[in-house]
Amino acid sequence: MSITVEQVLSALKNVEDPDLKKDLVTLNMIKDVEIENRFVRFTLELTTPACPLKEMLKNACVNAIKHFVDKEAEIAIHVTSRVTTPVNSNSLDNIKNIILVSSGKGGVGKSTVASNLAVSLAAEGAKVGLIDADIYGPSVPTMFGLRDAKPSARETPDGKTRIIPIEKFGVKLLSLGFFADPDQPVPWRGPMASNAVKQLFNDADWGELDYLIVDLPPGTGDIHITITQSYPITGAVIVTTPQQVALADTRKGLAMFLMPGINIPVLGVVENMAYFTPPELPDNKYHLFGKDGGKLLAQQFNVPFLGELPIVQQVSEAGDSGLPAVLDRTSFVAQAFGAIAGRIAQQVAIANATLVTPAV
Ligand SMILES: Nc1ncnc2c1ncn2[C@@H]1O[C@H](COP(=O)(O)OP(=O)(O)OP(=O)(O)O)[C@@H](O)[C@H]1O
Repeated sequence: MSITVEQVLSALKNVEDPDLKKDLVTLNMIKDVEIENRFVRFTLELTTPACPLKEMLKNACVNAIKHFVDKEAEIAIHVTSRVTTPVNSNSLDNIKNIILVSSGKGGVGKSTVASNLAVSLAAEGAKVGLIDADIYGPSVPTMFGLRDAKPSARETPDGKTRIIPIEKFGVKLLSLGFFADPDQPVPWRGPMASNAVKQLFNDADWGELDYLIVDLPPGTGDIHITITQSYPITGAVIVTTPQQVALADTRKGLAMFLMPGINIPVLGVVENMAYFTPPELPDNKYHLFGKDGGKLLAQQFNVPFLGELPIVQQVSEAGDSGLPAVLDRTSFVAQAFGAIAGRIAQQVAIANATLVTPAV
């Protein structure tokens, strides 16, 4: 007897998304079920192309159909994704999620994390933009090999002239650094800097984006206030090193996002420069700046710990040469960045699910 669509859906009601805590059918993640005798085909629509649970969910679907319907069933699952968005109205209509990358202290690797996060998500198939809002030292032009780039402008169908972000490694980019001489310090005064940053959001032709990553200046200043008050932010990623001096500042930076007037979800903490492993002693880890500082900070604030990144010469060389480290996809460090990018995408989906009523 042929399997029916109802049997398949009823079996898949037993598969729960561990992050969203509901079954895949209720979450409307099962689409286009087709059946021919014992051959079952359907689409599994995930909340992000960078979903770290992809294989686990596919296996759980196969097991559920074999267990509840027919152990001889042949099952083909096509995986797609539709990145979710917060329900609050978005003044930047085509941008689904704005993710801030922040640090309490300078030099901890915030721009390195923001750049590699953007390239990792784009490599998974997401539509990604990156704004470098670091007025004190915009480093995205260097990290993407675009020190001399100058974005052009064009008229869009709404009759406005808009800046065209520069596209590299699958990421659409704009940096304050594109509009200043890299060798001249720019003495930004508060309102001037805030207006310049707002132009990068409002006056650019971003097109459709799943994720717009924003590399903030270190600390808690005017730019933070402007961005958090002007745009619907999905969440903030906090970058720190395990050093006590960095952690003290990071604590303040993290607490700012949680203040009642700001109230932005903290997607988690990334611990950068967590340890050093000499190439000739690959099993040794030297915790030069202390151990587990980022992890303990995440615990203290009850926010997710997104992972640790070692100190690797390849990362700083990659940053200087304009080729983000994740481009060498087989390297250990690319895998570490990729895992962190997956966890951030996962936290975005969770943050959005707490606001959205899922379609049933
Ligand atoms: N895991 C790492 N291993 C080795 N070098 C690293 C690592 N992370 C960052 N770096 C290097 O440390 C330096 C500072 O990094 P980055 O510019 O990303 O920090 P930042 O927090 O954005 O600094 P700023 O305060 O200037 O914005 C860069 O030269 C970068 O290449």
